[in-house]
Amino acid sequence: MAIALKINPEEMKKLFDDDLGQIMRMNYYPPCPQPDQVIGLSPHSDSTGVTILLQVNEVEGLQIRKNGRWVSVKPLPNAFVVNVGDMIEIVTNGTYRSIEHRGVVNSEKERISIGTFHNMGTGKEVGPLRSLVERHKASFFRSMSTDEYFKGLFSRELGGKAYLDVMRI
Ligand SMILES: O=C(O)CCC(=O)C(=O)O
Ligand SMILES: [Fe+2]
Repeated sequence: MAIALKINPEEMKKLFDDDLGQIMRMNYYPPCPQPDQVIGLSPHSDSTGVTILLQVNEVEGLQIRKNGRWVSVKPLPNAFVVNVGDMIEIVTNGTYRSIEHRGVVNSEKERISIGTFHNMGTGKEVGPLRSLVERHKASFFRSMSTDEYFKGLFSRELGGKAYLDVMRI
């Protein structure tokens, strides 16, 4: 990403260095004969940096919002889905957009997914990279400590990409 953005990779690397907070979540969606009547995983964007997701038993259920429509991400055997999270949108000053997505349940089959979320560790600052602010001549997001960022996040309900609007200037 740093190379594509033509910035010094060190600038990005030092945010996501060895002490990054890595979280793993396993999601289990039991089957439901009326899938449209239940909530699987509410629409959200991952608040983290990059997410690596495995659709374990290759049952469809992950959907992304594209041009206002929900589009299914079909599981590919032995393949990961890589999602851009809010931290990357903020750090890149809006160049890489985080993706809104949700998990829906299947009428017949159970579904299992495992996500690995790569965060900036504690003691870092979540905010647009200085080189990109200079290039864009504007900072589109405010900056705050990772602690403050997560405190704000966990005091809210999961709701689309709404937390990014809190960060937006
Ligand atoms: O079950 C899925 O495919 C999506 C999981 C997800 O979005 C998450 O755990 O944040
Ligand atoms: Fe997610």
